[in-house]
Amino acid sequence: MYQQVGACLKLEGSVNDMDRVDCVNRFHRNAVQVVEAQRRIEQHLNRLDVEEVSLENAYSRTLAEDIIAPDNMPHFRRSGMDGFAIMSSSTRRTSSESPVLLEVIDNIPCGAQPTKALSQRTASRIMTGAMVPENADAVIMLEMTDDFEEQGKTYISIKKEVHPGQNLTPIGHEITMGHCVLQKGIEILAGETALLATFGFSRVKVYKRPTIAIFATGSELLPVDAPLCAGKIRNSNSYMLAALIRGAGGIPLLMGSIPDEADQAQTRILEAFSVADFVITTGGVSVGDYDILVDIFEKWKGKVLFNKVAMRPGSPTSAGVWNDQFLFALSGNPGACFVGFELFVRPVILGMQGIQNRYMRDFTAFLGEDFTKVNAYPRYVRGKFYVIDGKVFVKPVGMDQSSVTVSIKDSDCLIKIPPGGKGMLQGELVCALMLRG
Ligand SMILES: Nc1nc2c(c(=O)[nH]1)N[C@H]1C(S)=C(S)[C@@H](COP(=O)(O)OP(=O)(O)OC[C@H]3O[C@@H](n4cnc5c(N)ncnc54)[C@H](O)[C@@H]3O)O[C@H]1N2
Ligand code: MOO
Ligand SMILES: [Mg+2]
Repeated sequence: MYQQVGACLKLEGSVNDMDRVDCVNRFHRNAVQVVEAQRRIEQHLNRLDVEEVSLENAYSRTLAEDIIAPDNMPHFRRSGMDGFAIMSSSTRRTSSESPVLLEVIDNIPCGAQPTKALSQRTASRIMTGAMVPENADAVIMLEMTDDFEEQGKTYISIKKEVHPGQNLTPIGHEITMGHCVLQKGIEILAGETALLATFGFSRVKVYKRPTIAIFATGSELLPVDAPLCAGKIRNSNSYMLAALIRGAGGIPLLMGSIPDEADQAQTRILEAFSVADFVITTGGVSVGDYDILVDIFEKWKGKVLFNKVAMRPGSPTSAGVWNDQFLFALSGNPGACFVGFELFVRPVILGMQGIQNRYMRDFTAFLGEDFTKVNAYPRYVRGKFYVIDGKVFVKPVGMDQSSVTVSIKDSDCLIKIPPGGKGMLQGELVCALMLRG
């Protein structure tokens, strides 16, 4: 299929009309800045439809409706302690020298509705979380009372004044009826789940999760369960991407690896658009003889968003759109594949689920050690942050080459080293981006 023509390749009789040699595009690609690449992606980003899920399956999903409180929370006056519900006025001017005696007329467990009205001479035994009788305005803790029996009746003595409202949670203390409890676009985690359950939402409207087809390219790639052989490696990027997609709330579709053959790759990529919301490939985007994604992008019938980004690692990262569906061609080098995902793909997965804050949070920190590698482009160095004496520091996690896999697991941020100069020195302030894991 391929003919070597000098340093370039010719693809013959291909389905995508690649019948000319085009060295210029492959070697002279126009690098766009990261923010410009993100801006171009955003122009084609569409939120997915809404679906309804059961509350137990709503964890980590994005809420697609405002939740308005249908009730007050709490919806009845609630005791905060195990004790006695009383009228606080009955304890006025009470002291250890002159305690007040109240007759216990009721016993109110949680879940019961009190029926007996109190007077200034009576009290109702009540448990934490139980409904306080209507004319009581305070609860005194069990430990603050002494009780005794007399002629078949139970009495308590109170030696201290009790204030109105003491140990009593008023109606609507947390949330008042009609108030917006949760806003559309938030992620449903534990606290949100508790509120949804409280207000009786057994099913919730959430945005659909995008399905993403992952292709690895490269004739050197072995399936994960295959034994190693000379010159070949196992396809780790597909699994790393699947894990990253899951972490961002997407559904990965592992499509396996495709050999370095542009026609076959293109056919399979186009087919994948019908089973997935968008497609990611890894590998084959640089200037090499077998970098077939470059051939595909040169002849791409859809829109090419960019085919080079001013960044390290991952400068050959490319992206296009086919009928409103993205194709992200990430680098094959694992470090570059990871960074490309974090900068360009994760925001899309989050955005499709209606999430507003979809870009990595940035923060400023002191550089913990020199980083003197000279850069033509901004460099996103895998790093870790730590705090000493209230100051935030970041440090590269170790081997940082684009081809290195082992340091990905150790990083919790990307340290942004600006281009030019002599790198940056220990103690200088740098910008870093928080990884979400
Ligand atoms: N002459 C030049 N060579 C290179 C340049 C350049 O500008 N001129 N750019 C370098 C940069 S920067 C990068 S980044 C890489 C990009 O490589 P590709 O995206 O084309 O990826 P491949 O060539 O397919 O593979 C690179 C490397 O990664 C390994 N790989 C590929 N796929 C996987 C996978 N699924 N799992 C694990 N590892 C994978 C592959 O075996 C190679 O070792 O190009 C530089 N070269
Ligand atoms: O842009 Mo590459 O990822 O530096 O090796
Ligand atoms: Mg290559």
